[in-house]
Amino acid sequence: MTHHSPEIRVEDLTWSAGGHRILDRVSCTAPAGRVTGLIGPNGSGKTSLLSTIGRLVRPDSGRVLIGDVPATAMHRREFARTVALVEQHSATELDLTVEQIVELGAIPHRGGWARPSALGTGGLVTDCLTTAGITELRHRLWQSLSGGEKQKTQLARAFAQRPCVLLLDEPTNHLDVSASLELLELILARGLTTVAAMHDLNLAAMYCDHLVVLRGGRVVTEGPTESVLTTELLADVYGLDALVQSHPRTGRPMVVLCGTVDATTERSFS
Ligand SMILES: Nc1ncnc2c1ncn2[C@@H]1O[C@H](COP(=O)(O)OP(=O)(O)OP(=O)(O)O)[C@@H](O)[C@H]1O
Repeated sequence: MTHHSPEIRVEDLTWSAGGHRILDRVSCTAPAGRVTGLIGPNGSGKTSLLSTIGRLVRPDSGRVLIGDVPATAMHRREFARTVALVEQHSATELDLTVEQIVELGAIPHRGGWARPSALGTGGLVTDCLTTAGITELRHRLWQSLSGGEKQKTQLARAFAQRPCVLLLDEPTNHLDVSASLELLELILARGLTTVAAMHDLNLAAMYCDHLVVLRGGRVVTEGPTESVLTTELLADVYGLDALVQSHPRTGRPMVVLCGTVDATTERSFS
């Protein structure tokens, strides 16, 4: 695997679970070194798609290419050196400190699957803690962290994997507004091929170059953010009455919510 950040291509991916087809012939791309936002309503398949790309689940058919290499052809350790996944509910029952959790991320780069305590606390861990802005949490126990602190710890662990590809499931879920912006700026600055499931459409508009829109396990559309994010799409996929305008300072798309399509229609008749 090359060390630059490769393009990801998902080809005709189908995955079923519990007797349901969760992903239905999904094909999409995530451009190299760019941030791709995965958007769509609750239950549309965002987490399932990230889990399939991240090899947490095995698809029924179809494939994922990391660069030119099928993900399934990569050895487990090589895959872990290439792709880091931060799940929405990343949790550990273990009584580990923040520092030990971040050290876990470095395991794929060590000679063996050593215990965290045997890995030492090299510069890499310090760098990752600093980058994620959590050096002061270094010795805190995971169980004692707030939701946002846990999120940043998991991101620091992902950085310690030194991946070329970052898969993030709602990375700003527990973060306040400025922490959300800081985290996304941090991710953007890494220049990694990133795929992030996102609920906040304005954060997606601000930080994603490319959007993939899912509904009912299928891709509705994909493309550059400014082409994909339209009033029509938001009405169709989310049932939203919204304006999509050009941000007066950045020129990027900006979503101004007016309500749901149903509520607006009702109001106009009353
Ligand atoms: N292991 C499973 N067994 C059965 N159904 C599943 C399984 N995993 C996911 N699903 C179903 O697949 C659909 C897609 O779920 P997924 O979590 O991928 O959606 P999502 O877009 O990430 O949702 P959200 O925005 O609510 O996080 C949902 O209806 C969910 O209930």
